[in-house]
Amino acid sequence: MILHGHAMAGRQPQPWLVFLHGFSGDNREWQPVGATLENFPRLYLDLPGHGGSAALSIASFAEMDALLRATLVRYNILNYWLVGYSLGGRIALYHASQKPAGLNGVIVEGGHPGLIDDNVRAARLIADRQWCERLRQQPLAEVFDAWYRQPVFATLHEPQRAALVALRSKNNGTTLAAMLEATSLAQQPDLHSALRAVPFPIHYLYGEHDSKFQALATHVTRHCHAIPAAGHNAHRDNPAAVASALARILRLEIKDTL
Ligand SMILES: C=C(O[C@H]1C=C[C@H](C(=O)CCC(=O)O)[C@@H](C(=O)O)[C@@H]1O)C(=O)O
Repeated sequence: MILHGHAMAGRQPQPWLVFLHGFSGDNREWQPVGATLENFPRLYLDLPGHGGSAALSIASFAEMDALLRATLVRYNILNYWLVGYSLGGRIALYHASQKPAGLNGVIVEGGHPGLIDDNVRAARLIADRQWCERLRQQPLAEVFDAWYRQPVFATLHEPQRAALVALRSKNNGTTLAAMLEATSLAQQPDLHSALRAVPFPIHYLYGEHDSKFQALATHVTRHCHAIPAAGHNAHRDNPAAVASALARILRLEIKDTL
């Protein structure tokens, strides 16, 4: 069993770029940005419960990581960078904390390194389980209209919010709920200390209007990059700026990259 993905060959012998979307997204999410990095082989994955992996489910971060590793093996990906947005960023950070062979680096956009306070974790578990119940019981258009009115999405204008609600409503509420249950921030280990010990670079992108994740960025790494004119979903709000940030980071970190 492996994750569904969309692979694109690179023009040069470079490390693979493996892209992980956020909650309720799919493998298409990163493709406009990834297409600007055509020198690199790219793999755009669908997370469990999403897109072409909708029928797949996992019960923990450890199971998610095992499934990601099995997928990399199946694609014969031996040297790679992970690029993850939000939930995908959290999964990338968990993978990085395991210090897997072959991981050259991680680029996270708006990913949380984990909760420290037990009371905050308990409250988050209650809140995410309420979202799970709504995803299972209510029309997705209603759920995502509420989802994109959360503070972290406050920068969205109505047309942007409406477009996201329409896009995200083309999901399966039951399988989304199972993934949120398993990979809720409340279920994620606190990765702060593990991430300080990794031998490879971690870069952190955040939308300049995403104050919550701007504040978290320096908890993850000193390599932090503000994306102008963007909120939480920076690659959707300003794909050109995210594409140039990725190109800049990869040029900096990978010698002889044109
Ligand atoms: C509301 C918060 O957390 C959720 C928001 C972002 C994450 C995500 O992947 C959303 C993708 C999107 O809708 O564009 C999601 C996650 O990491 O699972 C969080 O549950 C918050 O304030 O932290």
